[in-house]
Amino acid sequence: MEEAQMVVEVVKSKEHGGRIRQCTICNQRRAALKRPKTLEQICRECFYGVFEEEIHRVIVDNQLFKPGERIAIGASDSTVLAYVMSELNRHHNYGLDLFLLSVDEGITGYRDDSLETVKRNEIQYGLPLKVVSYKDLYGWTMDEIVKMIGLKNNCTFCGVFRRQALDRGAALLKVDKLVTGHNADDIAETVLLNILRGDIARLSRCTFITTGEDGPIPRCKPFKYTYEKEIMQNLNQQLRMHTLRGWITSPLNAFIPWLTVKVFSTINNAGIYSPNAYRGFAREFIKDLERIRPRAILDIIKSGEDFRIATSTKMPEQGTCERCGYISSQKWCKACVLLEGLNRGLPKLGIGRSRGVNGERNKDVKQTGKKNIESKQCGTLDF
Ligand SMILES: Nc1ncnc2c1ncn2[C@@H]1O[C@H](COP(=O)(O)OP(=O)(O)OP(=O)(O)O)[C@@H](O)[C@H]1O
Repeated sequence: MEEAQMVVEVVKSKEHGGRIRQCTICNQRRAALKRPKTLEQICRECFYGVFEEEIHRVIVDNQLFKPGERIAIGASDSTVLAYVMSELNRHHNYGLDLFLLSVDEGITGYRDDSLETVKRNEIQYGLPLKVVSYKDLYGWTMDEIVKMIGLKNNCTFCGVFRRQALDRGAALLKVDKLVTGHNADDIAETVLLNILRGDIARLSRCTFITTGEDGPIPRCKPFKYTYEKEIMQNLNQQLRMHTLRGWITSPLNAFIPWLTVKVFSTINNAGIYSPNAYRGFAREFIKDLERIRPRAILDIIKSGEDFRIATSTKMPEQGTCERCGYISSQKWCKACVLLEGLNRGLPKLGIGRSRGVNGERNKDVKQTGKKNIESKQCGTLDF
């Protein structure tokens, strides 16, 4: 709840002996909020300007796109990524063909609400929408999976299936790249988790702004340096605009389902169905650090970026799944192993240390007694 209440601290208009604080950017309007990232006190107009401008700079500096490319936007609960991508594409003439791509995990009362939002975005931003569902791709909804496996471990299914579903949807759309709304908080959290778990392979790649360049469809994260609190502030503004335009009857109508998901996932520490305590601790720790030092999130990302793997460390070799052809460092990809378990009524197959199709228990511990660096799962540690 704190995130929702403290989106961006509103600056009291009269401070220090009744003087009105001016926006430190335009020096004309009254400051209305304090940027979580820099603590600058600025007006709303300048906030929306710098918010988009910073993302534009990240896109340009990292050469994320080329004119003429087809780009799928991974669209889940929040509309900010779709909005920012379509605005920047228009304002800065990126020349991109944008599409919305949504994965329906089959979670009653959650995804059906957010799919409504995505369908609204299709109309508002004039972007074609493709929805792919777990049911169609795998024959199982998350509701059905949870019924079989329970609440424990289901984040493994959700994360692995979603990742592959996004790739499959992107392939159906024949796009060149997929963008996701992973933000600075997500990345800092993942850096920390990978350090805590000693997952060198993932640690080395989790800060990349583009991943999967050697695979079928590269993924980019234009919000890599954007704070979650600022994304939420932007979402608030969009909902106000949508209400003014009559697209929704009240910001609350759209905000409440989204907030419910956020609160639910905060309680569950990672996702609506996922009691992933480890990620929750990392999240809380980062929030504490941010309170003391607002730049902490960016500093953790920087540490992850500067991390170098010793050349003597053995890294997993990427191949393809013998069953479905998806990228995999094992005989079968994780999704096929999990699916095999579900279909055989052995849902724990492929989870943790149970013996899987790939003989994972054997491979978990090498002859040296050291853990295989690819073997540990904790929700989504890859982007
Ligand atoms: N069901 C989905 N369909 C399409 N894209 C998804 C889906 N779930 C996640 N993504 C993509 O992955 C990104 C990060 O997902 P994550 O679950 O961490 O956050 P989220 O709370 O669902 O996302 P957001 O609040 O940005 O919408 C999302 O911003 C989105 O781009």
